[in-house]
Amino acid sequence: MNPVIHLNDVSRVFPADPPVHALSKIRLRVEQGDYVAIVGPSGSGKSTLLNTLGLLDRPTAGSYLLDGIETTTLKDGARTRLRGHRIGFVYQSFHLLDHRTVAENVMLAEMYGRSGGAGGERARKEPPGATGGGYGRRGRRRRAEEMLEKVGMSHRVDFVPGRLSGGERQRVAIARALMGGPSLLLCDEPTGNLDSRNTGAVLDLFDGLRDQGLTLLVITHEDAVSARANRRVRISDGILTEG
Ligand SMILES: Nc1ncnc2c1ncn2[C@@H]1O[C@H](COP(=O)(O)OP(=O)(O)OP(=O)(O)O)[C@@H](O)[C@H]1O
Repeated sequence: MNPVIHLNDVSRVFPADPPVHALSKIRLRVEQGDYVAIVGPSGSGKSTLLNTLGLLDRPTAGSYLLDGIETTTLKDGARTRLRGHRIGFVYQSFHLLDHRTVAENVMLAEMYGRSGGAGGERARKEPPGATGGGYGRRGRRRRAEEMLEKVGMSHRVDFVPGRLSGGERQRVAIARALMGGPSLLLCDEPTGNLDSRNTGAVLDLFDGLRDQGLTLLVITHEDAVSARANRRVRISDGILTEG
């Protein structure tokens, strides 16, 4: 079976004077069901790596195979479709719409390229339905309810986010990220706004998703989060090391 992620000598240089080598010849293989914690100091390249893996940014050199598909040579439309079908995003600050119910927020995943919300500038600018959602409104509602059940939020479908705890909001954001049926969940400090009890609930949920075959990559500076991962990679000045 193909690895979910296969990076071979991936580099990302931002044009500046002098140029910024945000990622330098990264090699990484991630198998289905892996839970990889990404740690590293501020400015070390973690977000650049996550944006690259999420097809929100392109490497300047190297190869990135996602589920066996070479992504670096794909046109924008094909990358958007691939992202919509295979990748979910979870962020520290939930990105839920205050005036929409929980169910509506989850249903809105498709409006954001089925990528789980505000997945970067390019994802946000895509027109609704750009990824060929394929569900009617009733179907989307049913699917949203299924995803909310998965994350233990069935009892809150008609609440607005303002009435939920932080941990509940993050579980709703995770349900939204699952709408497109991704194989890979990319998370940027997913427990950064949560207390230890809510952090535990989100980590239990991650364990359950992993048991169902989902692959998780999580940027975190919290030991409680990286301790639950089966692999830990560290980035320092754009260079990745494992262990
Ligand atoms: N668009 C850009 N143009 C130029 N330099 C950039 C750009 N984006 C990021 N960088 C630089 O690339 C390096 C890596 O940035 P990145 O955001 O990936 O770090 P990070 O590890 O996620 O940091 P933090 O933990 O503070 O969020 C930094 O030195 C940053 O200043």
